[in-house]
Amino acid sequence: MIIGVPKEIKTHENRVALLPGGVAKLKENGHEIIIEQGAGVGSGFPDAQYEKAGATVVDDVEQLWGRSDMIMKVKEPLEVEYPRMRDGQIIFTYFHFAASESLTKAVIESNCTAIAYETVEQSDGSLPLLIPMSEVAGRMATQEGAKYLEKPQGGRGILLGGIPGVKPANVMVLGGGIVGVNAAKIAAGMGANVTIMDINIARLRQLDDLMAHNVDTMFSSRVNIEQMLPHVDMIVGAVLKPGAKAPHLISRDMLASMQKGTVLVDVAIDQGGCFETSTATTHNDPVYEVDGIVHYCVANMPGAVPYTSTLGLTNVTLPYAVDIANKGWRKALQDDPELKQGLNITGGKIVYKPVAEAFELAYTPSEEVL
Ligand SMILES: NC(=O)C1=CN([C@@H]2O[C@H](COP(=O)(O)OP(=O)(O)OC[C@H]3O[C@@H](n4cnc5c(N)ncnc54)[C@H](O)[C@@H]3O)[C@@H](O)[C@H]2O)C=CC1
Ligand SMILES: CC(=O)C(=O)O
Ligand SMILES: [Mg+2]
Repeated sequence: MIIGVPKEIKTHENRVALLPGGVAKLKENGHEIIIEQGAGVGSGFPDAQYEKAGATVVDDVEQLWGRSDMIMKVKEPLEVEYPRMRDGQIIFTYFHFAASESLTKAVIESNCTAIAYETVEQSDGSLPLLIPMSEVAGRMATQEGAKYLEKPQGGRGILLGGIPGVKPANVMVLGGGIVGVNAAKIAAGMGANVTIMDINIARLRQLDDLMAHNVDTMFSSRVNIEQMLPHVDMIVGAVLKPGAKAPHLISRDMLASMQKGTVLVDVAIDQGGCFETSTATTHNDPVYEVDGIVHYCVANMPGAVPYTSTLGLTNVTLPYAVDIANKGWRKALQDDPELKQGLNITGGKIVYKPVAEAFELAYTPSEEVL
């Protein structure tokens, strides 16, 4: 099949969906690869390396979308890309549909087949195509949060680790999954007092055993969150119910009980955000303030560290891409229950329940389209 890789167009999104090594692998399997000029440059891979691996580099993005049987991307299609998606085309990328009704409707209307990285799911419930980016975003969350806690950046002016004789900062992490654990690890390493909150007691039990002495666990409930709010300096939002809109764990009225200059880093913003006052921001203008509380809500955090993120992402996406290209999407999904979980929309039908529920749209079980 013909596989097209456009350059990412989201603000400061420097990742690319395929490496020159991936091009070589797909070529070996008999496929043709078209890549947009400059697509890999931001991640350190110039066009010449793609050409050497056997890709055709083009500057006409409309032609690339028009000719490709499968589009491989990193971030969800943006509005200018909506008219490029077409009937019968496979699009393999992060979609985060529950955060955007307009994208959901555009994909339905296009009749394309949307296989979402973020909902590919293994039998133990883990999300293999989300994990590496959650590792990046979790680690970055603390780094960014620490920066915006600085007074000139609008924060409280507190050093995460404190110093001898002065107490460290208190960090609350909502959701003890991949993002949460990675955020907590870095915060604990910097010397902060960390509390991880989750609704999964088994997970909290595991974290209690594994994490450093300055990390506590607590059951996530409204009462427990409210009790903590006056004492925290930074909160990382890291909850997820796969494919669904994130629950709002902190409402606007709850901001009043927090200290001015507290920093909220809403990593879950790609699924709509877990604070009521969160609105997606970009790396150009990452923070804003509501009632004296600093909000950092960048929906493509890993895009800022593309040297790490592109390698981490393509390590895991390539084997699935090869499978889809070799077998066609239907057979690849029929053969692989993990990949089947990635199918969100095809032929105008939503086949992933949490997406249909997010917008009260009709749901068709994926078995009916496979
Ligand atoms: N903004 C960005 O650039 C990026 C955002 N993300 C997003 O970060 C979010 C978290 O991802 P992962 O850590 O990989 O998910 P995960 O599935 O590993 O962890 C989510 C955790 O949230 C917990 N949870 C669910 N409801 C909860 C509640 N009410 N209170 C407390 N905990 C609750 C779950 O039990 C689970 O342990 C996702 O929305 C993901 O898409 C991931 C990477 C980059
Ligand atoms: C998962 C996600 O939103 C990202 O890597 O940008
Ligand atoms: Mg401990």
